[in-house]
Amino acid sequence: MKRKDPQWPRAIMIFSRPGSCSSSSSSSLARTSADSAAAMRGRGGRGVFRRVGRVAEDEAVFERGGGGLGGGGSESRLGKKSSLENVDVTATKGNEFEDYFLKRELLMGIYEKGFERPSPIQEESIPIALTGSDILARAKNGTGKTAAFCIPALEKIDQDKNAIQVVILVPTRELALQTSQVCKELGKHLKIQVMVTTGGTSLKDDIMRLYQPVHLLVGTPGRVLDLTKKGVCVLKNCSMLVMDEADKLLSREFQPSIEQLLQFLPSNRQILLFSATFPVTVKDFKDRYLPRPYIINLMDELTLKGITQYYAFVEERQKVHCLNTLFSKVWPFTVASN
Ligand SMILES: Nc1ncnc2c1ncn2[C@@H]1O[C@H](COP(=O)(O)OP(=O)(O)OP(=O)(O)O)[C@@H](O)[C@H]1O
Repeated sequence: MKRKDPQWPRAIMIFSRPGSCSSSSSSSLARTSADSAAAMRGRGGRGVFRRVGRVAEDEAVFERGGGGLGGGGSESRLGKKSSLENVDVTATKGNEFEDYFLKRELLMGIYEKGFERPSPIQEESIPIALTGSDILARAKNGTGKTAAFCIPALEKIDQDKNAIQVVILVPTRELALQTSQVCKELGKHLKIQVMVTTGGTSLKDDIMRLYQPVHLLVGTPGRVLDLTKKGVCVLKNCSMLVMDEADKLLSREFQPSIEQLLQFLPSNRQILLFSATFPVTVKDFKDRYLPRPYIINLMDELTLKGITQYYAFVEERQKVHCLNTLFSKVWPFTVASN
């Protein structure tokens, strides 16, 4: 589904990799997955998309389809392709947040955040997560994954019970802060206590904080495990474990901590696994810990529709020259340089 529109491309990435340079940067320019950009802004929300997308090097087996809510990608559900080309966020089934019988306070938070209707990934995940099933979800970055797991997490927490009931694991401190912020905003009218804990910050402060009520813990695997092993973070009442950016969480760096952490959770815990890519490590983890997950796959390509990506492999020192050449030849576009 490549656009022929002469206005494209919209995004260019320049990678430098040892041993993969080419003598001519322009001739090494290649096209990656295609299509469109933009936003849920157009559908009423105040969504601002942060990332253009990622190039997966080790994309692996993902069994498409799955459970019964429509299974296929957004295009197949649309039947006819939207002329707006941003079906990643607009191709909904027409559900409303009210359809999920959420707490009134949670609905207020959702609407105050500017979300009018659930995005496709939210439509697929929220009702299933509310039933208690494990989920393995694949959707592009910027399509509303965060709210897709925060909303059911907030809904399921009993705020009168002083216990950690949900843990959201993420690979970085930045993402932990962003995610906890989303939880706090959506749960603004609830009395749910959200705590962030990540490596590189004071362990003592986190220990002190855990003496206060915490219902929802967002953190990086190593630190959460550390606190759990010390006995200050008690996970015996944690009935939901969310893993965002699961592809990164299941890298060699984090996987051992996650597997140890799972031992501290009750056996009937629910696992929600979200990722834009599904390398073999994710499949292995799924086979071992999520025997019969509900599978949601809303993507064939990594890039949001509307964005055309090109990439060029150049040596580090060629980057600026390459960028300069591209600036003078291609218009209009955005440049991301790694
Ligand atoms: N239902 C909705 N209606 C309008 N805007 C929304 C909705 N859901 C999410 N958004 C907004 O869309 C933007 C992207 O959402 P979000 O960051 O959750 O996507 P994501 O898939 O988690 O992306 P990433 O993986 O890059 O973090 C955010 O600004 C968010 O506030």
